[in-house]
Amino acid sequence: MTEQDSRCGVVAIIGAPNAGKSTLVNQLVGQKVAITSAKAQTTRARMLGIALHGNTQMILIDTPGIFSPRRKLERAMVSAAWEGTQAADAVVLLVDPIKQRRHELEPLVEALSKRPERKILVLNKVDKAKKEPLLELAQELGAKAEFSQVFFVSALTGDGVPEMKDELAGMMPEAAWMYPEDQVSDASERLLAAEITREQLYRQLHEELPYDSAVRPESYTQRADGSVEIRQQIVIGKASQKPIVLGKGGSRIKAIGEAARTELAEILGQKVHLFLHVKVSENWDEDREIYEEIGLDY
Ligand SMILES: Nc1nc2c(ncn2[C@@H]2O[C@H](COP(=O)(O)OP(=O)(O)OP(=O)(O)O)[C@@H](O)[C@H]2O)c(=O)[nH]1
Repeated sequence: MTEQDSRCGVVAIIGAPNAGKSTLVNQLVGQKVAITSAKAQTTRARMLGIALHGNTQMILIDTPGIFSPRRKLERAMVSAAWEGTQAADAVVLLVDPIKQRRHELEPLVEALSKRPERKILVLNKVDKAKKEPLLELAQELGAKAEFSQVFFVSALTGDGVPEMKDELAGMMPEAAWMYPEDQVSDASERLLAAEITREQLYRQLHEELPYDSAVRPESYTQRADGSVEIRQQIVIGKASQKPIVLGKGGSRIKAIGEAARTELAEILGQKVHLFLHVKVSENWDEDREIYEEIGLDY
């Protein structure tokens, strides 16, 4: 496609943890690229999805949560999130109208109102939200920052998403595509693989899993027989947490690895050999190397 008849640009999606950013990115791309989980703050790395719409390519930046940073890890997430909006051709402010506390939203909308990028306001989870408070919230936020459009969507069911995608595509500048058509995600496969294991950790350990855990990609090797060998390290903060992750006779980690392997094989379309091991590393969230591996600036 030539530059004359194609469009290409960057869309930054910002919003509170659990607003539904990952779910929305998956809808826009049409394939699972970002990990959804009911637990807040799961998107640590900045995952990139690529959505296509006619002759338009949209590079989606799925930014980590940018609310009330307390620890170093959270502060790094905030700066990554704002950095993400700098090169954007459009900014989507995604709001969960049911759970979002308004006083937390105000500083963000204020910061946004000072930014030059074109913005759209997207109120998510309309499948669950009541209509009246929804309209009220849209009006209230619209008065605080200039949004070129407001959309009411359900990222879960896809309701309202095509209209929103249409509008976003129109906001992209005329330019040649940055990525080949078949490349739906720029997130490296090894990072995606680590995210999938981390999602299984959350799913299978629920409340037992401490927040200060991470999955580090160690190696990703294509084997001659067409399969892929993936090695990952599960990093935890305290030795006392190790038996929780391992389970009785190693049963828990085996189940986590099995579920992650099955999902990965499906996404990658090839046979996967997944090797997990647990490493105890106190204060890992102050460790520069781990930040770089999971895609954040230290
Ligand atoms: N009912 C309903 N639930 C939704 C909708 N969109 C997302 N969710 C749910 O909200 C939760 C959070 O969604 P995510 O997509 O993981 O949210 P996120 O904003 O990426 O969260 P972080 O990774 O913490 O930044 C998940 O349980 C989703 O299934 C929606 O439109 N309707």
